[in-house]
Amino acid sequence: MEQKYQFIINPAARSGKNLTTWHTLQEELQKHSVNFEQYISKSSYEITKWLRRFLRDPNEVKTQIVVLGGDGTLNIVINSVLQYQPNIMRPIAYIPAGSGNDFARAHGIEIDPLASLRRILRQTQDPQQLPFQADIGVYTDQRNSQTRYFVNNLGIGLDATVVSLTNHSSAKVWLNKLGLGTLSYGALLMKTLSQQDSFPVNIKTAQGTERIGDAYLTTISNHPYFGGGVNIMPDADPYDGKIDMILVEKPQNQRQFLKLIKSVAKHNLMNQPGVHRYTVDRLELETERLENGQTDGEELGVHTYHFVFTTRQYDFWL
Ligand SMILES: Nc1ncnc2c1ncn2[C@@H]1O[C@H](COP(=O)(O)OP(=O)(O)OP(=O)(O)O)[C@@H](O)[C@H]1O
Repeated sequence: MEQKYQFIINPAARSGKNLTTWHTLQEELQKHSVNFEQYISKSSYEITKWLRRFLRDPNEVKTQIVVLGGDGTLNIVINSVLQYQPNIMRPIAYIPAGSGNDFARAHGIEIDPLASLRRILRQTQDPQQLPFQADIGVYTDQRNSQTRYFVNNLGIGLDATVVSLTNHSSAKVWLNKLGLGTLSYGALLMKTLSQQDSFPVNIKTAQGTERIGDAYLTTISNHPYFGGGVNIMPDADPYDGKIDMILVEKPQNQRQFLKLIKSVAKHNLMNQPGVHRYTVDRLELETERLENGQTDGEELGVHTYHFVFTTRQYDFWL
């Protein structure tokens, strides 16, 4: 039977440039008489609502979902699919078209939507091809037992403050114009330095329990990249079934801060004093003070957090 495709397009991705990309892909699909439908989202909440109906439709069981957007859009789709069909593995095809594109970078996919589309059509129409399996992060809130997922990372502290600052300013638009992901822009980091406080974190792994009094940046991740291309954990493996975390204590002065930034550029942040690095099967993390949180570039809000992190595999066409 002819394969049908359902495209989910976030028009807001890449500061609103994603619809132009979609028009190019649409022409390609029409040229090759591909059986497809489009859903252009109105908000992230609407994507979840729309997917709920779509996943219940018996006529769409074999339809291939294709996501066209950034890391945030992929996050929303995976969370919705796993919320409504937790026991079914429904492979997701993903065409990266965001501003940061850390998921694509971690899996070595070039940002060329037309090339991605052609590859996905080829793969999904070849019965010999199997989807690509990658780790996604799983986190369960210990206060309400709710489980959610991330494709890149979850951060508490500095990176989340940067996400919040950029989302609430015009910075994201001009950073995109310059072709820069949020955290790759040093000036914004320097501005955040003055606003980000340090905070205590309790960590529990199979190796024991630890309390770090002055955490500054806490990022739990599947792979090396965050913030739109910053290679913060070069040794994190997105296929090892383990969860990675880096915790950086607050630098005492600007000189120390600049030294840390330099070490990121040299890919040896984890060897600096005051930097803690974990690669484990399970990690429990609790904070006591109100802090910004982010996951895959989406704000979690300002809260105290108590999460248990693990990973699971998910099937992708990339
Ligand atoms: N119509 C819409 N549909 C879906 N999401 C929308 C819409 N309008 C605004 N958004 C917002 O778009 C953001 C998701 O964008 P996404 O992360 O996919 O792109 P990006 O930020 O350009 O890329 P990246 O995360 O890779 O940097 C969410 O914050 C979501 O709230």
